[in-house]
Amino acid sequence: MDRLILGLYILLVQITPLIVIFQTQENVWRRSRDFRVNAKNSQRKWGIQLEQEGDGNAEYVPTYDMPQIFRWKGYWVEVKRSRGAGGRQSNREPGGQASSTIFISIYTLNMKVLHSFVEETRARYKEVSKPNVTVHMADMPTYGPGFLWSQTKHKARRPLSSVILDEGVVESLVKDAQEFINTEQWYVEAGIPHRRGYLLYGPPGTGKTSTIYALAGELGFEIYALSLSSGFVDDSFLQKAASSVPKHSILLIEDIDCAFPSREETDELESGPNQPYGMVRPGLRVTGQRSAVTLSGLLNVIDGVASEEGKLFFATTNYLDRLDPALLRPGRIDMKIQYKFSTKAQAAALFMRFFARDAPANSEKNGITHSIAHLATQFAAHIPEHEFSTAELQGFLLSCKKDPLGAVGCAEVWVAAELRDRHDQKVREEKRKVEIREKRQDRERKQMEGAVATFGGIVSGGLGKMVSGARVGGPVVGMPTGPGEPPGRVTGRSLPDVARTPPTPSPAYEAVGDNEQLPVLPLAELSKDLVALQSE
Ligand SMILES: Nc1ncnc2c1ncn2[C@@H]1O[C@H](COP(=O)(O)OP(=O)(O)OP(=O)(O)O)[C@@H](O)[C@H]1O
Repeated sequence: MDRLILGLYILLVQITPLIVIFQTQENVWRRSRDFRVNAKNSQRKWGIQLEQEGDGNAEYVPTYDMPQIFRWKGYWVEVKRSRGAGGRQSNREPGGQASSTIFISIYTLNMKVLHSFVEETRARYKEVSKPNVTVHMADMPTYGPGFLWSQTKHKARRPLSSVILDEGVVESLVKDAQEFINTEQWYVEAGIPHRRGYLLYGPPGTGKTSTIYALAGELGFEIYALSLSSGFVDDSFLQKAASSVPKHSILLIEDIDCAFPSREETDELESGPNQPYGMVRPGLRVTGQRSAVTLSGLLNVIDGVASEEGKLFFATTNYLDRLDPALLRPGRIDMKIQYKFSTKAQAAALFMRFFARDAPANSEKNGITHSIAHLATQFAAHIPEHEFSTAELQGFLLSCKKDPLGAVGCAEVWVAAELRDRHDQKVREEKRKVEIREKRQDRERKQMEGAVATFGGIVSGGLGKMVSGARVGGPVVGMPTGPGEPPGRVTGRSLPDVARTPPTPSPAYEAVGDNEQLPVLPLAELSKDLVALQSE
């Protein structure tokens, strides 16, 4: 009998979960005789669960290298899991488990049997995954084929209706994406690269990521997400990660602005890692590092991703104006969606989402009956337009999730307290900015003085007439430096003298106001003077 052996080395990332789910459904693990016992890992959805006493903190997982043999449609199938892939023992597979290669052997002369086995495992995997959205994340610096996406999470699929945006926004996005997917042939025939890029921008907590997750659930796509604010993501990592994303998936690049830090951010990072009041502001990297991804690296990846068929590219940012226009041109970003702080209508819709589901249609207190819809309107009346993110409102509603009347009753006080907090924070923020600016100016002034002192030293050494520490703009420009000193003579004062006596400002310095930038030293002028003096 022939034995077909397929080493699924290359397809490891995609296919391991398929086989594992298949084996779990077929109860193959139950027939295992060799186990590893681990402390329970909540991410693992397989292994043997013992229905007996104990706290369930141990899991029994079939060992590596011991074949699992079972019958499938009359064929004997042997599945063997080997630790590591191609000798890379240290890599991790999706879900944070140690990586492994799965070998499948089917005892048959017919290759199609193997194919239909793989297809069946795939179909079962899809079925099992339906209620979830699979999100692969590159949040660790791992390299090698298939291992860039170091974590896989299965998030409960989110209905589109649970994302509360202005009317028609979600619908138009879904329609656009679906049309794109269904018109691949049209793109090919028209000679246009089959590509679609979306940019979702706006303040934090307004629903950008939620929209992408909901869309992925609707399309049945998996998400491959990475953030440019991760310190280890550089051009090469980004390129490899993006090109390993399979067709019919979403590549999501979060915080895309992080490749282009603002001047203010640079100042903050230069002024030290301490954030006052223990706060970390969104969009700032606490590592104090600038993203290692360059604009050209990013553009190459977007163009590359786009040219590979059937993938959707999504980018999110809190700061649209930091992005380079090259990034935003059509063909790279085809659709931009702005997210804003919540409107009253959104606040009311969120209230309904919280309370209309499991609360009775009416909520009774003090003998007064209120319809939930009416309460939602009352709640929204307390919420100022475009002040709070939906996430903030959600946070407040969570604090009274079983009490719609309480939510309405406390909303006004909550809003007032939040606005007061914000005002205080703004004042502190302004103060901090002033301090940062002053520090920078101080630093620049010191640098300038240092440069001037050094130059003065060099000058004096060259002439043999000036002592170290003589100041440009004082004695050198030919002004009388003391009683009895004729103008046009270079005199030197010792450093302590200089320290005690402020230098006489030259006209160049006098022209500079306190807050203005110091001028570039008139070096050309100065050297002319010096040459003239030397030849005297
Ligand atoms: N428009 C919205 N509709 C429904 N829920 C929302 C909305 N906006 C935010 N939320 C809720 O707030 C939380 C954060 O939302 P989400 O991560 O989508 O925001 P974001 O805009 O992507 O934020 P960030 O820019 O910080 O990544 C989620 O729990 C989500 O359910």
